[in-house]
Amino acid sequence: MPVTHFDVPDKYRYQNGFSSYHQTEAIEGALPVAANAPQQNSHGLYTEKLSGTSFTAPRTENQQTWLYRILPSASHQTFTTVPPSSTSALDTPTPSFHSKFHVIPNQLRWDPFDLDPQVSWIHSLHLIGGAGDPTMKVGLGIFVYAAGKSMPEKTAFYSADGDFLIVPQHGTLDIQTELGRLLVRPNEICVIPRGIRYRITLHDDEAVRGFILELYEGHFQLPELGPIGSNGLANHRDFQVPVAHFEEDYDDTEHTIYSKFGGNLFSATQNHSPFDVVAWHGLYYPYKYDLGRFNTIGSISYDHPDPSIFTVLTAPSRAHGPGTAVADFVIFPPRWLVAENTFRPPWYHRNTMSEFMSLISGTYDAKGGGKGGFQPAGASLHNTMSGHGPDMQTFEKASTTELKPAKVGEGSMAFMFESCLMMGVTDWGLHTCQKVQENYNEESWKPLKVHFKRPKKEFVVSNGEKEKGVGDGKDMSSIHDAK
Ligand SMILES: O=C(O)Cc1cc(O)ccc1O
Ligand SMILES: [Fe+2]
Repeated sequence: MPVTHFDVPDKYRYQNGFSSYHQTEAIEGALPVAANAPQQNSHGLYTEKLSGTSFTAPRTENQQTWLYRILPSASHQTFTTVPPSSTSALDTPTPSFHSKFHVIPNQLRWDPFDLDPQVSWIHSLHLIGGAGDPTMKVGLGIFVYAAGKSMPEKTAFYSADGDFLIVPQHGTLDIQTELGRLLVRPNEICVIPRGIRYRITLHDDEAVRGFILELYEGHFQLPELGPIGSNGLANHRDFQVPVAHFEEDYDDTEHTIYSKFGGNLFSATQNHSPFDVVAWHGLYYPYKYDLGRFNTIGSISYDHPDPSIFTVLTAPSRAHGPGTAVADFVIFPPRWLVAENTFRPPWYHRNTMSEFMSLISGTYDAKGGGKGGFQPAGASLHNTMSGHGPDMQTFEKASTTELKPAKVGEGSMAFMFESCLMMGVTDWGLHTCQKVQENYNEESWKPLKVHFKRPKKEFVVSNGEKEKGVGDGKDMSSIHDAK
């Protein structure tokens, strides 16, 4: 059920279209006509170009935006590092955005991450894991955020390290960006591309929590549709892009810009608001999408299809070749399962890709919820070639249940950050957060029963011959259970 059917306050106005060329002006006539950088702009605005790809990237991939603003973003004091234990304007210790990774094959599952009333956006970010290196523009980082305060007035944040794909799980994010305002609720997502400054306030003072995939290389695009045809999954027109909105604040008050740069936090002051863009046009902008608008496709005959049919956004890997993603954002929305003679939950599997999953709400059809299970605001990581699949109870039920058409996931939304890279886990993610479930594997898969039955008298072996008297029809499960 889409959330954006509900009233959207007038303050938030959007233009529609993924990867469309958009243009917007908060004052009529602020955009130059038939020029990007005229000698003088109307209304005395400065021109600034914001590039999200190299100048010479192919047209199909090129992303840049022209900004017409009161003062250019170059006008600021020196950036200095925010020391690790400082009590800055934000009044909490500086977060660490990078860390040594523990790269381990164990399946991991986390209890729900706590809300944190003490911190605002920047200090609420905890790197759980990832792969690669932002300074090399390779890989991705996965964060949880949990904040109980709005960012202080006259502060802004940007990441030079990558694009933030933000998945709210609790509470609504009110995001003022250089390019306009976005209201992003649970069951919606947004992407804030590298470099774009923003300030997050809590909507109705409610605490917020969710997950972030920071993409260090390239940008997200819609997946190919292949034989599905020209529509389906996430449709272009359902992506929403803010219209220009600016504030006039260029007296002597101090504004602080926080920069996530190479995994460290820096700050600089300036005497004008960064939110002074009166008009812009281009292809590089923040956007949001309501997951309730996803057009879910599935099997109407037999078998459980690959979850790639649930891909909302994908970021292709250059190094790993066609069809391979540094990051896929995949969702498991409510849907009808009708496949006949089929084990309907995910099969047991080991993948070359690694899978970080979480739940926004409800339950996930491959795993039990409840305490100690896979719960909203919790997470799991199934790394490269680490076996996983339904837990014992799910297997027993799904392999014996009557296969009537059934709606799964009503009121639920699970999602997956999938990557072709092996994912590491930070010290925070493995130890400090104290959310790792010690017995995840033991509880999920050790209880699996042996259902194997030896054939009774004779059976055909692979060369076509019959072998006699080997089997005794014994149900092997009793032997396994006795161990
Ligand atoms: O592991 C998971 O739960 C995610 C997943 C779902 C699915 O339907 C098929 C494969 C897969 O990895
Ligand atoms: Fe999986």
